[in-house]
Amino acid sequence: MSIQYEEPLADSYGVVDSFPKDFGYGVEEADIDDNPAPSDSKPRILLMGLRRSGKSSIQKVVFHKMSPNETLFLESTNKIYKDDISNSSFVNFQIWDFPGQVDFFDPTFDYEMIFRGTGALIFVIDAQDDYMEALGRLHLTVSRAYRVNPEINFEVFIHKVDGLSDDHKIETQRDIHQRANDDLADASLEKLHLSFYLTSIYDHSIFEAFSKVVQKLIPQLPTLENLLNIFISNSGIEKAFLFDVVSKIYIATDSSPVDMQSYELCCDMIDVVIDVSCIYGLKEDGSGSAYDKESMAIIKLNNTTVLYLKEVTKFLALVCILREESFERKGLIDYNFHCFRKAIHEVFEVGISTQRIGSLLSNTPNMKAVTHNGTPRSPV
Ligand SMILES: Nc1nc2c(ncn2[C@@H]2O[C@H](COP(=O)(O)OP(=O)(O)OP(=O)(O)O)[C@@H](O)[C@H]2O)c(=O)[nH]1
Repeated sequence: MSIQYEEPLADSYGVVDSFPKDFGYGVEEADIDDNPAPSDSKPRILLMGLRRSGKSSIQKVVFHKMSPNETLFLESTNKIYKDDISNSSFVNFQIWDFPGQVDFFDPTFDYEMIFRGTGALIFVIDAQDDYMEALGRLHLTVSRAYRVNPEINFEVFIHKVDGLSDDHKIETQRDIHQRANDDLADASLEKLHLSFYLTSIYDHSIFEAFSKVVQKLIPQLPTLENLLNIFISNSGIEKAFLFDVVSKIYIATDSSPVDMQSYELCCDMIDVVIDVSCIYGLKEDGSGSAYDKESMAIIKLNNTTVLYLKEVTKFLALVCILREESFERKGLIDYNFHCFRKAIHEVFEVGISTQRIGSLLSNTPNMKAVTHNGTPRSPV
């Protein structure tokens, strides 16, 4: 495996054990009152579930770089914690981590106000425990939330599956799916759709599941997918992910199916790039940025696959998987990437003034097109 890396190397080896302070989401966790301020207008993701099901661990591992083993020492949450995840107009939401024992009948808990501004409700079920009580709680929670706001995306994380065998995982998922939907049918709530994910903080499944939850909250998703499709088909690339570098959730990918292995490879590449950059790329006094406009990396694997990472915005990176022979046309890929990057920046601006979205879609970037055998064809 060879790594080409274009970050300037620091003249001495400053050891940095993780991201520099300015790289990452502010660990600004605010205690909030039960009633949110009306100005809280960002899409909200609620993390709910029984005590010790793993809610805080998920939030810490995905958004605050906590290592899974450290979550063993997390204390039980006894208030609602609000965590602002904002780095761009695409990844911009709040996560509210609820204590396990939320009481809907407590008059000081204004659940109507909370559910009204909610984009997604993640209900975490501990798959290593008896889940009957959790299923009852799931039903109570989603049926209440649905009555207040039917637009919420209901996501069920069947969590801690690292402790289960493959057969047991499938069987647990089938059983939980069946029981939860039966309960909804009994309450005439067939229209309430639950999505199920098997997750664990000990592998990439939690990042993949969170990626899918977040993508549903990005209104520009079809535009991003469209741009990725155009980019890969004109550049001979097999798969491309648009990553949020800090959390390693992918906010969009092209429309070919995602296989877990490719996703893991791309996540690992981001880790390598950021780690190398943190150790060798920062100045002696720790100043500088671990990820900036110059950030790019090429990793050639021993199976003729190439991984190619390039900066798109301050927090987003494009990570592509392609064959060695396609990489011979690197000039073309770079030109197309330049167009893609420009388009993403335009979509960003459009995110601020949404009216321009329509005109942008009809004004797709003029990438140089090439067939897979390398013959140029008319531009798109
Ligand atoms: N095996 C395994 N353990 C996990 C996983 N996720 C969390 N845990 C463990 O579950 C325990 C409880 O995790 P927390 O994140 O504190 O649970 P919580 O739902 O926030 O708990 P409350 O704050 O009491 O509501 C911790 O010891 C974690 O290490 C996982 O994916 N697999």
